[in-house]
Amino acid sequence: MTSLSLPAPAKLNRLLHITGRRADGYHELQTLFQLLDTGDTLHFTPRDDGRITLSPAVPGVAHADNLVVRAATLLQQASGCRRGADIRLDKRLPMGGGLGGGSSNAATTLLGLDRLWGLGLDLDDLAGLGLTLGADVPVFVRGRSAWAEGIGERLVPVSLDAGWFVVIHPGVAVSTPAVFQAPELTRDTPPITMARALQEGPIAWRNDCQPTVRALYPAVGEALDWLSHHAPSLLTGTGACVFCHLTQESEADRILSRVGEGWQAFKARGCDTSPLHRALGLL
Ligand SMILES: C[C@@](CO)(OP(=O)(O)O)[C@H](O)COP(=O)(O)OP(=O)(O)OC[C@H]1O[C@@H](n2ccc(N)nc2=O)[C@H](O)[C@@H]1O
Ligand SMILES: Nc1ncnc2c1ncn2[C@@H]1O[C@H](COP(=O)(O)OP(=O)(O)O)[C@@H](O)[C@H]1O
Repeated sequence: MTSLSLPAPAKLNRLLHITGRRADGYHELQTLFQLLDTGDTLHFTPRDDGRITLSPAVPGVAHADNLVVRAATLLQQASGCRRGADIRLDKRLPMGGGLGGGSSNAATTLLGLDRLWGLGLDLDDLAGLGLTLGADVPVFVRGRSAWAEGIGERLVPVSLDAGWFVVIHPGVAVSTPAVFQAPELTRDTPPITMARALQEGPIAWRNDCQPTVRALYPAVGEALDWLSHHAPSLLTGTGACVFCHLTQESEADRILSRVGEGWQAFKARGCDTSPLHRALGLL
């Protein structure tokens, strides 16, 4: 195989409950991951000398820290593969936005290089490797919108009402560790069943991080207030992005046309299966 171009889609957390805290400080979650048809694109070309190159560099992220490079190196180590790759990253997703861009880049790298190098690892192996890179990587490796528990690694595929989403980035960077360290964060939401969450539907869905992020980052609250005038809106992950769900693309276009300057906004379609897995013929 000479080269491969693959999507790295975004996700939204349509519900996020924090049900507890583990001994290692990580928080136990219940969340509904919604995959989107929009995201970054990665291009992989094999090398025989074992080197991993990445261009362009992601501003503010050192080469060795980039989740693309970490995923590629991890796959080399786990498989004993001596091949390398030149990787190009077309970045469209805002960083630290709660859209899982870095995690999705890592998952696309694991699946893309597994294919390019002819390793034949299965999704269980790759999801296990992915979890060591970040809590959000396994859902992108599995490639299905999903109900998730644990720190995001126990996944059950779900079919969500796809439709359209308007996503707004209010222009501030939210620190995930800072949100999880905030003393006032709700950490004791009683666990619910997946069946109950799905039965209650979007009207009941909320994000336990939202009050804390609103308090720490007023710009996020402003975006939520503005978008909520158009449709029920929520924070995704620990932010900074906020979103609303719409059935018609024309409604999304109408809202987008009113977004003021200073906010980055886009529309995307929800999907139950990842564009990555469709491109690889896996689902
Ligand atoms: C909470 C979510 C929901 O999707 O938020 P977003 O990052 O997408 O906004 C994710 O699970 C985040 O996953 P990810 O961004 O991969 O987090 P990691 O790099 O694993 O963790 C960053 C830091 O956040 C804290 N952390 C993260 C996840 C978790 N369940 N409990 C935590 O306490 C830990 O302090 C950890 O060191
Ligand atoms: N390839 C990458 N793309 C984006 N962020 C990356 C990447 N590699 C490492 N990172 C780091 O991961 C952090 C989280 O990024 P990202 O996954 O996009 O957001 P979030 O976790 O909020 O959904 C970034 O702030 C950045 O420091």
